[in-house]
Amino acid sequence: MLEGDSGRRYAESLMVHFRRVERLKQEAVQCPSVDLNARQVCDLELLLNRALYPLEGFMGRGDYECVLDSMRLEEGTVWPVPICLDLPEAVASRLELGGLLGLRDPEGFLLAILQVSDVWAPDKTREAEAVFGTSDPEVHPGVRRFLEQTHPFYVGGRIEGLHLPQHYDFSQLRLPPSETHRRFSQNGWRRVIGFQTERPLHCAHKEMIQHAAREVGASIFLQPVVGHGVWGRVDHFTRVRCFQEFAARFPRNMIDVGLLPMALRHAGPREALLQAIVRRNFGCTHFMVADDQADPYACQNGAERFYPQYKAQHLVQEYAGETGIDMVPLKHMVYVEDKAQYLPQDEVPEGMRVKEISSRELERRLEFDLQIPEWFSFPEVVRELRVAHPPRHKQGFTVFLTGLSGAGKSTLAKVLYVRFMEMRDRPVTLLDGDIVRKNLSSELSFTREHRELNVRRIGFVASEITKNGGIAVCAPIAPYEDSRRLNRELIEGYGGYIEIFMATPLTVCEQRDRKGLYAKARAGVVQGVTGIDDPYIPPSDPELEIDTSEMTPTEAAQEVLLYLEEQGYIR
Ligand SMILES: Nc1ncnc2c1ncn2[C@@H]1O[C@H](COP(=O)(O)OS(=O)(=O)O)[C@@H](OP(=O)(O)O)[C@H]1O
Ligand SMILES: Nc1ncnc2c1ncn2[C@@H]1O[C@H](COP(=O)(O)OP(=O)(O)O)[C@@H](O)[C@H]1O
Repeated sequence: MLEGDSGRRYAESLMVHFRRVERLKQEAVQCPSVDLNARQVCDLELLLNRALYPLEGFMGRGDYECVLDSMRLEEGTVWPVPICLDLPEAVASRLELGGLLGLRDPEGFLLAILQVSDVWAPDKTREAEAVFGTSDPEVHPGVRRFLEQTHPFYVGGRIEGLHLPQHYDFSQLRLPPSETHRRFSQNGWRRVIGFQTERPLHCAHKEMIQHAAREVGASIFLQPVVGHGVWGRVDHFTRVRCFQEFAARFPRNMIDVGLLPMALRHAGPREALLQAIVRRNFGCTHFMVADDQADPYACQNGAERFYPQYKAQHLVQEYAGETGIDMVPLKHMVYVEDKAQYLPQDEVPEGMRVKEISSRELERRLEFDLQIPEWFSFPEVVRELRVAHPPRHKQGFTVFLTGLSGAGKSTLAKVLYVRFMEMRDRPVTLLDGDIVRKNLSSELSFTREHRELNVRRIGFVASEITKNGGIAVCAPIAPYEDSRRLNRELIEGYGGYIEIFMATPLTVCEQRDRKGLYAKARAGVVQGVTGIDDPYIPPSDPELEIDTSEMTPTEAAQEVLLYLEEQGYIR
């Protein structure tokens, strides 16, 4: 670490001098390179700007093993979470120890050069057990993402930075550690308390943060995470605008806001400790920690947490002497109606009435255009949320019909299309299985891989339509749960997603046999027909289930419309 201008200590970035940039660029021509994904770019940026000090590159195998076993780097420094670069076998097999690897952004722009010190195939189950406390993807969504989305090989080595990742959004809030150190010193902030958040903040948070800051006599560095893995329905731009409005509610010179491009893992206590170390590197002296910090279920009201309550706080506290940053516990605040003020939950006088609005209830009020009281949030924050989160009847949505050939998908989709067009309030697009197969997916066959790809393509188009406030009516067979789940996850981020299982039995579909497909399958002329010699996995939790054996298309459409009306999507 280097000495800053007023006694604060910070490390110099890993960016090289511009003359060396040219040399490295020339060397990169000869060496293999890899286009990083969004998660990896986040890690790289924090390595380059030294938010992950003392790391000087992606971890090698020695550090990796030590971190898993004892939460320390080989040389002894406390470090809770591996920071490794994962690669597919095709790239890993081309690397030589001591050789160079170019690290590019997703568009191929060269950001850094890594000198390869280690390449290995990690035991991901062991890593998940050590870092997350489980390797079961069913009980921990962070583990699921880790197991599904990390490549099988790791490469470690020191890095030299040529260019920092480009951010065109909110550039005035992109503060690297060198800049926060400078600002804190300039403002005369001896004590700075860091606060990490992913979600928009309201009145209770202001009270909570102010309460914590007062306890230690510190100024506040509000550092929302805007990197990879942020969950929730509020889009990036709205969230940041909400944070700006929120910060404007504090006394001047008491708060500063900076965005942190960090890849979230939701690894509970270990991740909380990493967050604390990062804040130390930004110049904070204290860090606020919730009793469920970095828990994968932390933001879900009512959901049971994965990690034991307070474990994150205890771990950050336990290592405070070594990390050099103190833990300040966050107190849950509630609005005490009889006093017209917020109090920590455990300090509410007996018998007093308290009020709270859960995040699910807030979402419901936004969805249905209902009142949000001023004791709960600031009008400026609510205004931002309402712009981004129009009531359901103004949102886009996708109706996704899935079922066997002949189940009635296309017919129902056509009736719905007409009904929505008659309403004339949103643009409507019909993505029928046959039409998509002719245009978007003309080169695809009916293998599992191609069917999944076809369904994902439909999901992507539907998500764009939904994002822009339109109605997408999709009608593919979509026989597999995986692609349907991924579509749901994607589209629910933008608006409504209504999955309708067309549960018409095979016998009825076969009798209808509009296209003669079943006859051909039975005669052995065509192979791999869904329902005959190819699987159809029924949805496990569809919004609606419709069996068209004993109802007309108009009646089926009416069922869907009644559901949409009840849910507030149409009126
Ligand atoms: N082997 C096989 N299995 C199933 N279906 C077949 C097959 N070969 C051709 N067809 C015709 O293609 C239509 C289904 O295409 P989809 O794109 O909806 O299928 S999938 O979602 O990709 O599984 C489907 O149309 P619908 O009857 O409208 O469902 C079939 O007529
Ligand atoms: N309630 C209903 N909804 C949809 N289709 C029905 C219904 N009742 C009978 N049908 C008939 O069933 C057939 C379904 O064919 P289609 O809509 O092309 O199915 P898919 O798109 O699922 O292959 C059509 O001939 C349609 O007229």
